[in-house]
Amino acid sequence: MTRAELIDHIAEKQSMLCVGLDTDLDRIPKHLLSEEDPIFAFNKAIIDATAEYCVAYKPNTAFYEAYGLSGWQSLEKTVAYIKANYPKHFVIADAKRGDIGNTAKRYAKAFLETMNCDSITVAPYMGADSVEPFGGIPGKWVIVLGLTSNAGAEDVQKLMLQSGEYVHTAVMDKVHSWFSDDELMFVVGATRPDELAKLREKYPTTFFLVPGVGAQGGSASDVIKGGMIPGDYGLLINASRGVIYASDGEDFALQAANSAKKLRDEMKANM
Ligand SMILES: O=c1ccn([C@@H]2O[C@H](COP(=O)(O)O)[C@@H](O)[C@H]2O)c(=O)[nH]1
Repeated sequence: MTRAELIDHIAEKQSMLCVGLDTDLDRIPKHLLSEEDPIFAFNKAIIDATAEYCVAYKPNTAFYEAYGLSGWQSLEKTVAYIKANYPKHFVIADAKRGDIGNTAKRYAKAFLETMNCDSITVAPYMGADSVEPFGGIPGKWVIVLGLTSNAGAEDVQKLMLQSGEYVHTAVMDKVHSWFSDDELMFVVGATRPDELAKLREKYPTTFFLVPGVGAQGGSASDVIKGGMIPGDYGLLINASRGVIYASDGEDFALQAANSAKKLRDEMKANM
């Protein structure tokens, strides 16, 4: 998907919402457990209910890999379902890969070609050869961890270098020099709105994928106030548990839609 197509979809929907498909058999409604593929049945219902309010889906691969072969098949079916039925929606494989170049090329093939996701999240700490293989693929994006939403971001990303610069901004500067804004996004946590606003000043034209709204306490309004790119939007704001587990009853899809609509309405009011 091109940057222009993504921006057009955000404008059309008046939404920057990315629904995170962190599907856990211990949390989905019990009545789905008798389905042949409960994970896919849950995802399909969530996707059909929320597509109207969001522009992206982000399956976190850990939730599928945890179930071995059947989990991987559920993930492939989910991505294929989105591509076939909602082709304007941007699909993020939240896989956080990062390895030597030879291996990185295989990860790129697995997620961007074989599975046909639009993008993959990548941890940049192994350097250029571990990240560059995800670039240069027409219509595909590499989403690199910038400043993450978790408390542990302080441990390494917020270390100060002797130059007076933080580790994460030194890393982001390097990554930014390797790719154009047509294929690079940074992950920046919604739990750090002030830092997100500073990063927007530093990278005024690069899309940010922003997790941490809802269950982790971040606010979509604060993210938009500090992070939106005028005209281009520049944000995909993710909510996973806060949308997909809005109810564990028979009404789970309806409640997920209500939760997604509420976030969309909040975004629309601030765009
Ligand atoms: O900094 C990061 C990077 C990735 N994530 C992922 O996003 C979702 C958030 O889920 P919620 O249920 O909305 O909290 C999840 O897949 C994380 O692994 C993140 O939270 N922070």
